[in-house]
Amino acid sequence: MAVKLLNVIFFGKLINKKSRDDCCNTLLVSAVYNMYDPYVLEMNQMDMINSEKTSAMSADLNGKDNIPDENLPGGLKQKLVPKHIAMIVDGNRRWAVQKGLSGMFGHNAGRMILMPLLRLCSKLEIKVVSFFVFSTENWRRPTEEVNFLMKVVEDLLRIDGEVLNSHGCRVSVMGDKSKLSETLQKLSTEIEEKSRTNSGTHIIFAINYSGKHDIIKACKNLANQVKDGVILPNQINENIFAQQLYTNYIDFPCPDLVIRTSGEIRISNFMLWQMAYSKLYFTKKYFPDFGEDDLIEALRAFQRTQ
Ligand SMILES: CC(C)=CCC/C(C)=C/CC/C(C)=C/COP(=O)(O)OP(=O)(O)O
Repeated sequence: MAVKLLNVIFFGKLINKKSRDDCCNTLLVSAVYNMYDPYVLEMNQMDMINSEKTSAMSADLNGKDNIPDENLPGGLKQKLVPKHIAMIVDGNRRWAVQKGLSGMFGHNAGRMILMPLLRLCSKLEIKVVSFFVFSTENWRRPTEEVNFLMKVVEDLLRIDGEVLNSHGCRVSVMGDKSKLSETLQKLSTEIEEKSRTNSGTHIIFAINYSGKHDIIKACKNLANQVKDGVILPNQINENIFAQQLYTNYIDFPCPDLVIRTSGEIRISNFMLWQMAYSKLYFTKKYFPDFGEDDLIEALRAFQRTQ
C-alpha cells in the first residue's frame, strides 16, 4: 500500500510499474534504515519539489522534428545548434554554502536542474549532452561528501535515467567503472542496456572520469597492439588513436560546445583530446542556478560565432 502511494506521489505515470516499485522500495528502505543519514534527511525536504519538477519538466522530453526557427526560444537557429554540449558542472557547494546549507547539499540541487535543461536540449534536437559528474580527483573529498555524492549519482542513474529512457533518450556512463560500487556498476549497465537503441538525445554521465586516463588507456591499448604485431608504430595516426577513446567506444561525436559554470576558467581534465576544437563558454552562475535561459544564452553565444 505504502509503495503504491509513493508510486503515485513520486512518479505518476512517468515510468513503468516495475521500475517505480524498485525506486519506491529503495526510498522506503532508505527512509527506514537511514533516518539519520544527511543525504536522506535532505532528500526528505527536497523530494517533493524534485518529483514535481521532474514530472512537469520531463513531459516534453522527446524532441520534435522540424521545429520552425520562429518557435525556438531566444532567436536560436535549428541549423546552428551544436551536436554535442559538454557541461563541466561546478559551484554546487558554493551555491549551498551561500544559502546557509552544508556544501554537499548543493549536489542534489544540481541534480534537480537536469530535467529542464535536457528538455530544452531535446527540443532543439541536440544529439549529445555530457556532464562531468564525478572526476577521478573527486575521491579526495571528505568521505561524508563522497558517500553523499555516490547516493546522488545512484538516484541520477536509477530515477532520472529511467525517466530519460522512458522519453526516448539514450543514457551512457563514461569513465573507469571498476572503482565504482557494485550497485553503481549494475545501475549503469542496466540503464545503458535498456536505453541503447533509443534515438532521442544521448546523455553521457562522466563518472570516475579523467581525460588524462582516457589518453593513457588509448596509449596502452595501442602499445599492446604494436607488441602483438596487430599494427605498426608508424601506422598510428589521429583516427587510430581516437578509436581507443571513450568517445569511440560509446560512439558519440566530440563536443562542439563546452559550458562551465561557477566562474572558473579551466577545463579540469574533462575530455582533453575531444575538446581540441570545442568552443568554450564560461558563466559565473553556480550550476544549481543555471537554468534554461542561461543555456539559451550560451547557445546564442555559440551561434553568433558559427
Ligand atoms: C548530472 C548532473 C547535472 C548532476 C549534478 C549533481 C552532481 C552529482 C554533481 C557532482 C559534480 C560536482 C562534483 C560538482 C562540482 O561542484 P563543486 O562541489 O566542485 O562545487 P564548488 O566548486 O562550489 O566547490
